[in-house]
Amino acid sequence: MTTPAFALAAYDDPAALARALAAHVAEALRARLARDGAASLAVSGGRTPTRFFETLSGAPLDWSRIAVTLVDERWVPETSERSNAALVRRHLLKGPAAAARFVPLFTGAATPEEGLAAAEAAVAALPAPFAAVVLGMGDDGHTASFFPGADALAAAVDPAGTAPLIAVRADGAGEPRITFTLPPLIAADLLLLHIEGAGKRAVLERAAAGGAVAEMPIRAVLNAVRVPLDVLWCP
Ligand SMILES: O=C(O)[C@H](O)[C@@H](O)[C@H](O)[C@H](O)COP(=O)(O)O
Repeated sequence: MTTPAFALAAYDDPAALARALAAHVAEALRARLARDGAASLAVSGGRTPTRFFETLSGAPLDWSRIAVTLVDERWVPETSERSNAALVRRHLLKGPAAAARFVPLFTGAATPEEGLAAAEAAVAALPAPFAAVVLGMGDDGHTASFFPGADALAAAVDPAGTAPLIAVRADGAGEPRITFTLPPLIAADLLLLHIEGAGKRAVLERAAAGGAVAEMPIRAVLNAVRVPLDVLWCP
């Protein structure tokens, strides 16, 4: 029997999903804090995570010993509505979680290529591996900034790659982006995919049925994890 590519936990609604996701992430952070005294978390941007952020922000953790960063970022300043950093500041870094150290990926340089070295220096100080990584997925099968047709896709999803971050440009991505590469993401103690809606579930099932990574880059994650990828979903 072949191992299924993912294990899907279905929740009744977004609030129930957000509570479960926040509980899993808090547990992973707590375990690393107990072991190492410090922990890091990488979260995705986009529209889906807002409720999860709000729920996690209230978790009773020693946030002063937790570093938060992004799985990927659109190359825009935090004044932009498209900024994932602004989303995290607004919805996650509040209440108890306001004490966390936030490590944004956007550096203010004109392009992600020019900002890459500074961003890499910033993330090099994060406790590694991540205690938890929460991925999202687009309707085109992208995750992080692993977009179909992206110029740097092959390097970004190379399981043997050594760079933690890479600059990415793709037609479907809007602005240029910076993204963690596959290896540091899948090295996390806890790796979860958060998707909502029947459409995204169908996209994931199509991806898991097999085919080219270049067409649906979420396949790079499904192929690389040793155990089925844990997916939290609600209609
Ligand atoms: O910056 C981003 O866009 C993300 O980090 C990206 O990978 C996201 O997780 C998916 O695009 C899903 O986005 P939605 O939640 O908006 O559908």
